[in-house]
Amino acid sequence: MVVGVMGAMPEEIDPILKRLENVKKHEVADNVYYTAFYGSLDLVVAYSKIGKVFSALTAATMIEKFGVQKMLFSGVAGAISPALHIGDLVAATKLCQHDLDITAFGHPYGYVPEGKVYVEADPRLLEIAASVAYKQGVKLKRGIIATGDQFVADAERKAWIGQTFNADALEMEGASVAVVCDALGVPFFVLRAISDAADMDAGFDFDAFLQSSAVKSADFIFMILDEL
Ligand SMILES: Nc1ncnc2c(CN3C[C@H](CCSCCOCCO)[C@@H](O)C3)c[nH]c12
Repeated sequence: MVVGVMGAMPEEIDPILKRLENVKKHEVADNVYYTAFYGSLDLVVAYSKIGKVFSALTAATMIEKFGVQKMLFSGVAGAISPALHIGDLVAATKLCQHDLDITAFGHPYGYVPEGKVYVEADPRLLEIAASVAYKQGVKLKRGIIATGDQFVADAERKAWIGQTFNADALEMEGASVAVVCDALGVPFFVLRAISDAADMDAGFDFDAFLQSSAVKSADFIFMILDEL
C-alpha cells in the first residue's frame, strides 16, 4: 500500500525522514518528494511549503503522480480550545477553511456553492489512531481543525474562528489537503501537535516549540504506520 506522509515545513517531515532508510528523492512540480519502504508500506514523504495552495498541490501530486492510497498529515497547530496545551496531540475529526468568505451573498463562513463547510476525516484512520493512543498510553484529543492562509497571533481572531466553526485548533494546510483527498477518494488523517496558542505570544511560542511538537506528531504517525 502506498501511504503519503505530508507536512508543510521541513521541520515537520525531518523527524519522519530521519527514521527511514534508502530514501529516494524525486523532483516533481516544483517540489521534492521522498520515497522509501517502511515495513510492507511504500511511503511518499514531502513538505508542501506553507499554506492552502501549496498543500493542495502536494496532496494532489502525491495522489496523482505517486499513487498514494492513504494520506497522513503530520505537523503543528495553534490551540483554540483551552483544553489543548503546547505539545498536546489533536487528530482532526473534520476540517474547515476559516478564511473562505462569501457571506456578502448570504452564505455561511467557510462555504462556497457546490462545496461544504466541513470535510470529514477517515473514520477508520481515526479509529486506528484512537486504538494506538490507548495501547501506547498517548494522550490524543480529537477535534475540529480550522485552516486559513494566515498565521494567527491574535486572541480576537482566534476567538472568532473558535466560535464561528466550533474549532479546537487552527493551522494553514489541513482543510485543503482534506478537500483534495475527499475529491480524489483517498482516506486522510490530519494530526497536529500544539506549538502555540494563536495569541499574542504565538510567534515566540511557535519558534520555541515547532521542533519538539513536530517530533511528537511524527512519532505518533509512526505508531499509526505500524498499524497499517
Ligand atoms: N498560530 C498559528 N496560526 C496558523 N498556523 C499555525 C501552525 C501550523 N503551521 C505552522 C506554519 C506557520 C507559518 S508562519 C512561520 C513561518 O516561519 C518561517 C521562517 O521565517 C504553517 O505551516 C502552519 C502553528 N501555529 C499556527
